[in-house]
Amino acid sequence: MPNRKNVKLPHSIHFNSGSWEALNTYLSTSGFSKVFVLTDENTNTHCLPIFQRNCTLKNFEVLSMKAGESHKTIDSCVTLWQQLSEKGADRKSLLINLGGGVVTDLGGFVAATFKRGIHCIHIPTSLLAMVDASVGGKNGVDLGSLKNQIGVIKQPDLVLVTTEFLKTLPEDHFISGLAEMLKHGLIHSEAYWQKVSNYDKHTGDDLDTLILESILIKHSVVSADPNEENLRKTLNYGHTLGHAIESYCLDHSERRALLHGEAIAIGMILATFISSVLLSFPKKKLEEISRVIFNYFPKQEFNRSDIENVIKLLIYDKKNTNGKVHFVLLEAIGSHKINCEVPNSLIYSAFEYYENF
Ligand SMILES: O=C(O)C(=O)C[C@@H](O)[C@H](O)[C@H](O)COP(=O)(O)O
Repeated sequence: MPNRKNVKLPHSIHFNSGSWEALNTYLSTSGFSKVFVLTDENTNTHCLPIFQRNCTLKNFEVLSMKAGESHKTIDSCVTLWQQLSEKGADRKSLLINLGGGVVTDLGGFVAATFKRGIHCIHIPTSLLAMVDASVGGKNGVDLGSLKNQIGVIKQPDLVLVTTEFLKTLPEDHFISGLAEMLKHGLIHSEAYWQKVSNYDKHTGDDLDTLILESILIKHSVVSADPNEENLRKTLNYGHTLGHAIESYCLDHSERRALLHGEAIAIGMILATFISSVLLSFPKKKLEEISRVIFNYFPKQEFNRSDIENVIKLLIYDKKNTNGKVHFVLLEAIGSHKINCEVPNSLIYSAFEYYENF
């Protein structure tokens, strides 16, 4: 793994102090023909007022979409493309995505495709969007319940991370974001894993530093491999089964739709168990990781038929080639192996481990 210790944020990512100034300077010097701000129903109420207070430009148009993963669809894009068209957006227009991962993923895709691409800025308002979704230029929508099947990789002009928005975030969404930070620990280093797993949500101490460090980890991976040819696959740790579980729950109305981080948390326990069998990932560490994750994410129930159906969904994973499902696994914390094949019998054993922990 490359040494990522002294990586600095690129000019396009701004963190806390300086974010609003960067936005205002960019807006006043770029000569955009029109500026649009995309919100969802939650960020429209809770985050737009903060944006309005800090943005010196006043004549922007607000677009809004319904909140939640079930609206991350091409239909929502069609509505937004139509609105942009009716409101006279052209190639010198800017779309500012003010929201969590659904808004930044979908808004990034709408901007990347409208008139073959207009400018776009992400202002992530959820923890998950700050540390993960807004960094790296992956954007897109789901195909039915299948996650992120349609999209492009295109970097936004700017990413402005302002942790003040976290005060507007419900607790379960905050915890969901922690899953991706824990993942950064697992793929990056024991030191960062320890820091995130010892985070005290009651005091909130050091949260900003942990967020910044997560962004740096993600940015360093993405800049080494922007198009996910090899190293970037490590950011998908826990996502092979995690995405399948998320899709399965989205598709079955009798089950609660899981937040992305909740599904990835399960996927990480399963992937770490599989790593312990196939790559001798230390058993003691597996137990520690499971304990930390269960501390935030209560156990979900899966019967044999649920697992069978989750396994069927693995064929849609975007890391697959030639019909083979490829997992990211770990030899140790911070030491990963991509393109691993895993027999179904081991996936059943992983669910058994999850159930009995
Ligand atoms: O940025 C990446 O690369 C990641 O894989 C980060 C993931 O945490 C994130 O959920 C991403 O959107 C998943 O990508 P996908 O290609 O598996 O849809």
